Amino acid sequence: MVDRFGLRTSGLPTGLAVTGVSLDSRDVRPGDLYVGMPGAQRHGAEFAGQAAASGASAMLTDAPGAELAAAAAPDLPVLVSEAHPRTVLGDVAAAVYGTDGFAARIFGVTGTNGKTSVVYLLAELLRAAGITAGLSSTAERRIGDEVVVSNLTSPEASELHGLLARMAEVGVAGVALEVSAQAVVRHRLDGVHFDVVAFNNFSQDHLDEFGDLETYFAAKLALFSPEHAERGVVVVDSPWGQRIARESRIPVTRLATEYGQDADWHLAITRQTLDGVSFVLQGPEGAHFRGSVPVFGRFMAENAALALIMLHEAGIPIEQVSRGLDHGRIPVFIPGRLEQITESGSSGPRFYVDYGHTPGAFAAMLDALGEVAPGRIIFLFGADGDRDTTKREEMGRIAAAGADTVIVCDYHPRSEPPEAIRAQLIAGARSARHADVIEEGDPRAAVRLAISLADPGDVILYAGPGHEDHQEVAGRFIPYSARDEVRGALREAGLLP
Ligand SMILES: CC(=O)N[C@H]1[C@@H](OP(=O)(O)OP(=O)(O)OC[C@H]2O[C@@H](n3ccc(=O)[nH]c3=O)[C@H](O)[C@@H]2O)O[C@H](CO)[C@@H](O)[C@@H]1O[C@H](C)C(=O)N[C@@H](C)C(=O)N[C@H](CCC(=O)O)C(=O)O
Ligand SMILES: Nc1ncnc2c1ncn2[C@@H]1O[C@H](COP(=O)(O)OP(=O)(O)OP(=O)(O)O)[C@@H](O)[C@H]1O
Repeated sequence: MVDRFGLRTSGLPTGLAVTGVSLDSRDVRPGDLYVGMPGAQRHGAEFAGQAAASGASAMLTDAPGAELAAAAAPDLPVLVSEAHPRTVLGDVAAAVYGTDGFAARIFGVTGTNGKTSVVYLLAELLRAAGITAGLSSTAERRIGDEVVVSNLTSPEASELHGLLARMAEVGVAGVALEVSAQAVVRHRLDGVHFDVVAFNNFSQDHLDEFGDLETYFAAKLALFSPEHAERGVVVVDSPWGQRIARESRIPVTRLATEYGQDADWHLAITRQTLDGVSFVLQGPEGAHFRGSVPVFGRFMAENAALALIMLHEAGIPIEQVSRGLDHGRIPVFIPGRLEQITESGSSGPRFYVDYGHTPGAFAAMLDALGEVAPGRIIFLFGADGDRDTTKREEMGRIAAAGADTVIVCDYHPRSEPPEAIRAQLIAGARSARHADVIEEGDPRAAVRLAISLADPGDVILYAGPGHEDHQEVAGRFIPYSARDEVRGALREAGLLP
């Protein structure tokens, strides 16, 4: 490994065995290679002593890290990378876990909104095609039927290769991975070669991290290169998608949902209700799919079409997928994404919990609801503290333009004063002059308020918390599950058994 990855060593015993790779001293298991990574807050090598005490067999770090380790854990063998350790971590982890020989088809999904949804649809379609699936998303990771909790959207390379190794053990033959822009620029995908990558849409997010849209976009575009992937699928409805198709360095196939748009595949919506969307997808050489997804919104049909084309491009024909489905119905459940908490047949209002937290997601959901909601739309939301602050007014404006009533509550204020975040959302909402705008900081009270305002036929949409199980307030993680809270409040109101 030392020669292969151009590392320097100090005190490396011959025949050293490494059985795993860990980036966090608190997670080290006996036999692991601990990676002492320079971070934004600390240098990981400061924790070499803890890693050694937990049984690390060696540490990989940079030159300053080697000096720190000499003081913290003088007996721990050290491998030194001249470049940032991130640049070798993926390939090192692939070698340690043996994932460089993993024969599964690997799919990667990037874009601003809908990545998790496409990943779940891919896994469902792989199952329909008779292929054991694994997935990694913001909501959770799945190794066949086993569910693992997610922290990051795209795991660090050490965790990713560990995950792939476990997938290989249980016979996973198709893997769907959500790819964040942060993962691309931080080398979290290194050592993985995608069979097919996809781009669905692009809009404002993460400007706290990337500074401007162009830099954020460049991170997404970088996935469409031979270093990362064989081929790509791109939704070309927007100028951003058209740019990916033009500037991609790998062959791409194009999907359009707009009538008359130049593309290889075309999607047409045939029916929409609150219970789902039906569609027809047509591609080259007579490729054809007619089916439905049990979640409302044109964009869900688009997500499903993208997943179908990705499989098709990987040599899993649409006919093979269709054979495993009942009349084209894709029975997908996406945790915390437009998840209905009420029961479909009931006569009261409907309540949905969602993870959308960008202006683009708000617009897509509210446009979709506007087409299918029988009654009024009550929209409940907040915004992240310590993250892209420039999107807040736009979120408020879009919410109030698309809903009849908006209730602004707290999400993850983090270190910011919650009332200041709310004030920005409310300023945006008031500028739209369409909806009634109500401020109720406490999310538990806001949920109950929304239910009290709703009549049968109305739809309440609570955007932000999705599948999450906590609120982050001033450095503390406070247990809070919106799904459980809503369930409890609906029971109190006699709207759920
Ligand atoms: C900005 C960012 O990406 N930060 C990541 C970075 O943190 P950092 O540089 O601050 O790390 P640090 O605290 O200085 O620690 C340095 C090193 O010491 C290690 N350490 C630290 C303390 C200790 O006791 N022991 C120990 O070993 C840490 O594991 C780390 O390797 O390295 C950490 C370890 O891998 C990551 O967990 C952390 O992600 C944080 C949690 C994060 O929020 N990342 C976000 C921005 C992110 O990546 N988001 C994307 C997209 C989400 C979306 O689409 O909405 C994602 O893919 O999740
Ligand atoms: N194709 C789409 N276009 C626009 N909005 C979408 C699309 N698909 C889903 N959404 C909206 O965005 C919300 C978040 O979806 P999802 O979690 O799948 O996105 P994501 O890209 O994984 O987000 P994140 O990166 O924050 O995890 C959905 O619940 C829905 O409101």
